[in-house]
Amino acid sequence: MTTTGPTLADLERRAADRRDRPAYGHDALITCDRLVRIFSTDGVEVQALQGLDLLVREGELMALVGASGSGKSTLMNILAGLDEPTAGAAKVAGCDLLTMGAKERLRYRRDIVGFVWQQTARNLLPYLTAAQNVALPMQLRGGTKRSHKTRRSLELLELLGVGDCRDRRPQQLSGGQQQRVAIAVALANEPSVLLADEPTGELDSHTGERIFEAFRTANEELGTTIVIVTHDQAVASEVRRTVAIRDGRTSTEVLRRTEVDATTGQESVISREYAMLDRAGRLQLPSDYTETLHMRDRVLLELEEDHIGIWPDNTHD
Ligand SMILES: Nc1ncnc2c1ncn2[C@@H]1O[C@H](COP(=O)(O)OP(=O)(O)OP(=O)(O)O)[C@@H](O)[C@H]1O
Repeated sequence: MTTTGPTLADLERRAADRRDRPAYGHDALITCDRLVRIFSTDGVEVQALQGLDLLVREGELMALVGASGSGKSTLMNILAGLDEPTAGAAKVAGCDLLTMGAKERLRYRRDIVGFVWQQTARNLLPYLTAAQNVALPMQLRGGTKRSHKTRRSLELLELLGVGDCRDRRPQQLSGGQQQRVAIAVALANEPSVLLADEPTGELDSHTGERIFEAFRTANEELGTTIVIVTHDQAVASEVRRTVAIRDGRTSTEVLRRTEVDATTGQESVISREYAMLDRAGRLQLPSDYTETLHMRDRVLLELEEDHIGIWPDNTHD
């Protein structure tokens, strides 16, 4: 049997298609492209991020999940401008996180990103009231009238359901109230992106739900793009998109959408799991899938008309 390869015209067309294709992440607010972070301690290297790809669109509210040590905090620290990647590319709202100088980095941390930490006490200054804590980032930026700062602080506290806590210091607030004030602080300078690392980690599940509602309010009312790292299954299943990180790379992604039954009118949430195919064609299969089918080392592949079949390798030669 003779097979004919692609003609010169085919090759030229493919090359032109590749050239005309928009650049990776051209329409995303956050773009991580093959991001690498290597830590060296006492001559031992740890690859915390091993070529991580992630795109987040403007206006998204999404969650990042993953086992301990998978690289979530490393990624958040890079996106927050607190740490620098070893290689790859990372851009947030047009700012290049690899090439930023010290001055730009300061401006980035003050104006472009807001951050909420897990430790409630780390988010607020203990000797300032809730309203003063929220006004502080605006004071540090400067250029805003005192009356505007006061008004915005109170509006944010009201929006997040803690308007009545305005004159209290952090130790006079519950953990949940402190986190909602912390969200207001992070939103004070109208950041493009709000990053939160385990914001409900120190709270009980009911309080955690209310904190999540506060993030949702910020996302819907102010249009802020929000990325939340969480172990909390309830939070992870409340967002439309949950991205899993495994061994320093994004592995799978769950997308949820609401469907309305045409006859009964009943709403239900449909979730589907996706795997990430990187630009080299690499695909990471979920370990529970591969373990169930005893897949290891080598798998059998077949290209079908509309899908690719993957089977365990049963040849034993
Ligand atoms: N400053 C550092 N120096 C050396 N190694 C580090 C440093 N920070 C993180 N690591 C290592 O990088 C890997 C990823 O850590 P990271 O904190 O990002 O994981 P994580 O997914 O946030 O975990 P957790 O859920 O436990 O917070 C781990 O092996 C960790 O030990």
